[in-house]
Amino acid sequence: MAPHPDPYAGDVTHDHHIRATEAAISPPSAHFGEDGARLSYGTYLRLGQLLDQQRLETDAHDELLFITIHQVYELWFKQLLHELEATRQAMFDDRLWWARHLLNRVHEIERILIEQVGVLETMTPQDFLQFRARLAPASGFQSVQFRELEFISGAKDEAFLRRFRGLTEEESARLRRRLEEPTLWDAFVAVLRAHDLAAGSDGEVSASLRIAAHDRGGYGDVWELAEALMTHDEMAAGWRARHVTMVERMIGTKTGTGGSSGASYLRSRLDVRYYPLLWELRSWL
Ligand code: HEM
Ligand SMILES: N[C@@H](CC(=O)c1ccccc1NC=O)C(=O)O
Repeated sequence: MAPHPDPYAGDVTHDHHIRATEAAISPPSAHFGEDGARLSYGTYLRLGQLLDQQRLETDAHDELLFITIHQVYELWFKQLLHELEATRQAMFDDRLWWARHLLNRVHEIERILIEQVGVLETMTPQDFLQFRARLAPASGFQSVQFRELEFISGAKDEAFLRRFRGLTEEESARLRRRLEEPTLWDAFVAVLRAHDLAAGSDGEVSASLRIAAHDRGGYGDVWELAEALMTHDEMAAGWRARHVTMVERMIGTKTGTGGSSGASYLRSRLDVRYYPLLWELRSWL
């Protein structure tokens, strides 16, 4: 007798095509992997826990979408932090192909983060208002991982640490650590030095960038890396712009649940750039 009865087994048929289809959808009969950790799809991915984390505050239909979207963002934020930490290390180790490879992945994830806004925009403002009041004072402003991404990318701002309300000890320790750590820009400056390009001041860095830009035969790797950082910066700017137009569509000029002026606060953040010297370079090429 087979040790595991086949749950997909149906009536016996002699039709070749149907049997071929059944074979295609039957679970593998070999015991591949079963002697290991005895994982299944659900236990490996911890779906019991994951799918139990959507707790609605109201019975508004769209609240599930709102929670799901934010949880998906936070999962991608976690992945981005993982990739950016490794990118930073790759730059310090002068493994530029690996840094570029990881940044390509970062860009693709960021593309999804921007596109995902459209899914939330299928919610109408009046449907959002059915549960919006219950969210205050919670707000995306309190996303620790979002701020970690800004800090590691290069836009460190200690003021956020003070303006955060309701941070756990662990969360504020994480943010403080990010403020102390080198940024991707620090790692890029180390790359310039490793390639014998002067990088002692902003002026020297700018001059070195021009040298790399005009000698791609000699500095192709450095130039491509600078471009990949530029794309990361541009994607972040793209997300901020997409977020604020969604906010205007949803709540107009209302103040935010986080206590800010709302869209006008967000508009004041649109000029944030991680790598201003890379943007400036364009004017001098
Ligand atoms: C109905 C949809 C949304 C509305 C109306 C909205 C509104 C706002 C507002 C008004 C702020 C300013 C802070 C405040 O006073 O609350 C804010 C900040 C923020 N939101 Fe959203 N938001 C929405 C969806 C999202 C989503 C899906 C995310 C993804 C994680 C997100 C992430 C953030 C972040 C990170 C900030 C802080 C931005 C910064 O300080 O530069 N928001 N949002
Ligand atoms: N700040 C938004 C509410 C909001 O979007 C939100 C609320 C709780 C958790 C995350 C949120 N997303 C982004 O701010 C508002 O003022 O309508």
